[in-house]
Amino acid sequence: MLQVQNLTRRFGENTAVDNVSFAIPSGQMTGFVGANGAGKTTTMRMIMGVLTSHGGEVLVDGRPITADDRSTFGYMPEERGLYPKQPILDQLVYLGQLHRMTASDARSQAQDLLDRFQLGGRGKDKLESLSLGNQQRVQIAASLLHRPTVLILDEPFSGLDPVAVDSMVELLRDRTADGVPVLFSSHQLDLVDRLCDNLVVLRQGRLVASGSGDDLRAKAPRRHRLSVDPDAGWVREEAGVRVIDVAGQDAVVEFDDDDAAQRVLASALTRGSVHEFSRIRPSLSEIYREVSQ
Ligand SMILES: Nc1ncnc2c1ncn2[C@@H]1O[C@H](COP(=O)(O)OP(=O)(O)OP(=O)(O)O)[C@@H](O)[C@H]1O
Repeated sequence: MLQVQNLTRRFGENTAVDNVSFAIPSGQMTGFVGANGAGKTTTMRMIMGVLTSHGGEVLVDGRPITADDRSTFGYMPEERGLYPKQPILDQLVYLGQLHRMTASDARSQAQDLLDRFQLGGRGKDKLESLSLGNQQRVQIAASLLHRPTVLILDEPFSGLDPVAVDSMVELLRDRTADGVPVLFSSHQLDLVDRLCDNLVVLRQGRLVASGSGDDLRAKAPRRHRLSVDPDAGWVREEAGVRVIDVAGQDAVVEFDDDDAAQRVLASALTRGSVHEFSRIRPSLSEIYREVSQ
């Protein structure tokens, strides 16, 4: 388990990350979301030690992180970082050796990862000769090569086509099944919904939500869908109800409490037919939109 505790980083007058704390549990996928400039990359850089913090710390299994810990992590930085003019396989092998792999282990592991990304035949090509999406696949392979104990990935899905996204999802699921904690940032909320066990949301450098999907859903407003005959307009006049949307016979509402919900249901039944009265389970992307406004 990796923990970020009260991390803070300033750039001049701008506090880019402000007293941020959250956990990245082992064997789980944690999505890191927030608008442009919210502080995700800065936080990841502090976790990896490529940027010093102005306060707070990073803990591994409850103790302060060390350089040795970090050397076992897989990191995909925002600025990427492979050499455009070098053959792909050679540089992956070199990177593996920097992580203390033998050349033959690094070569077979790199070939395996390239195969999984449908790049098995491109090992001798220079990185720059690949399309941007394929270069991105190689960057991902580089971060996974040395069988990392923790994965910190800055927008790993950006620029990938749907097939590459699926390969990436499969690779990450393999890692979490082995107990690896994964933190990845993304603006693709559909993917965050599909993949994440946990969500961490930053807004202007501050943490506005964190936790498991179920925890966050439990804290989210309790919305219901109501479909009645005749029209649902009367629901606007009911006490303890906030109307999110009404269109003809359909309404989406938030109740203050269960009593309000039961009152509205009873009222609907006295007015006509009730076709639907159901709780809406918010998606993680809806929760994100709610807390980041
Ligand atoms: N090296 C730097 N020098 C000055 N300001 C910086 C530096 N790096 C980041 N910042 C500022 O810190 C804030 C957070 O930036 P950061 O890159 O961490 O956000 P982000 O959430 O990763 O954004 P994005 O989604 O656009 O990648 C921004 O206001 C940014 O301008």
